Amino acid sequence: MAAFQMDRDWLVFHPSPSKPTFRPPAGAVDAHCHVFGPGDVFPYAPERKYTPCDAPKEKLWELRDYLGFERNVIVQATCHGADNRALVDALKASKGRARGVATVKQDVTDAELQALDAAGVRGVRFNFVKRLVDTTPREVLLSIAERIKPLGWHIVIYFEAQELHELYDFFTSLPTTVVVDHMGRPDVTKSVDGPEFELFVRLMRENTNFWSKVSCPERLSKTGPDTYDDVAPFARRIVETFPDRVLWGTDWPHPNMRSHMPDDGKLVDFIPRIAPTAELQRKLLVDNPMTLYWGR
Ligand SMILES: O=C(O)/C=C(\CC(=O)C(=O)O)C(=O)O
Repeated sequence: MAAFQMDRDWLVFHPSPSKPTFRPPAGAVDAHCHVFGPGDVFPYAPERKYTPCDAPKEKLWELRDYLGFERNVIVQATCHGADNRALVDALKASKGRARGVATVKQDVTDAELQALDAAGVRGVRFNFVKRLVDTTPREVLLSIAERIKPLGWHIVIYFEAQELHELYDFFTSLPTTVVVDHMGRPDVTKSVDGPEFELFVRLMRENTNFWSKVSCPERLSKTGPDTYDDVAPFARRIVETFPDRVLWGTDWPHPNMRSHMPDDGKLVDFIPRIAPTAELQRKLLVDNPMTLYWGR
């Protein structure tokens, strides 16, 4: 019997996504995706809040090739805690075609950070989503930030829009480039020009070290699946206003989706709706992620 059973209500990634009509430009990067396990080899963390289905690196490479991408940025998910072994294994197996974002604890050693860097890690993730993690004190996060700064790494932050007021000053005190997951998870039933999203736009406008992933329409949409009409104006506004500081990713294998499992081909077909010109598409999919993750 397998060492881990996925949660009973877990939705498994799409078994046969459609072939996208949109063809990503040469060298395109899927800059937000995960590998899970396999649990028998890389056990899930004892402190995890969910147990996923295995989503091993070989499946990720298959999807990358099928969708027309060349590279991946693999982001450590909370189900693996600060045990980055599955991530590092995937990075090493990728032959330079994947970079990583790790999770580390305060007691991480310099040698461990160096080893992560050598494997292709270029950032750490701080997660503020309460259903996913227990709270880490801010002084601990700041001490990690100071440790990773000399490596030239950045910090990826994941939070929900209603938390931004409270976290704003902490975020702007971070001493590195900061990448926001999924546009800070806006409530897309509110106006794209309303005060909530305006605060996020202000964060990006006034802090030029901030970048945003314009990913996850499937998580944010209330009208989905597949067309995600309600998310498009939010993502398009961010792409058009900050074309040099945006990234895009599939979020495969779509952990904790409850409403539906997205068709990854349809997610790729969403790209021209949020980045309507070839220039915006090239920045979003090639130039920006290459600068941030393959710049050295
Ligand atoms: O994959 C994502 O980006 C979103 C997640 C999972 C996650 O971030 C994690 O477990 O670390 C979510 O909203 O449940």
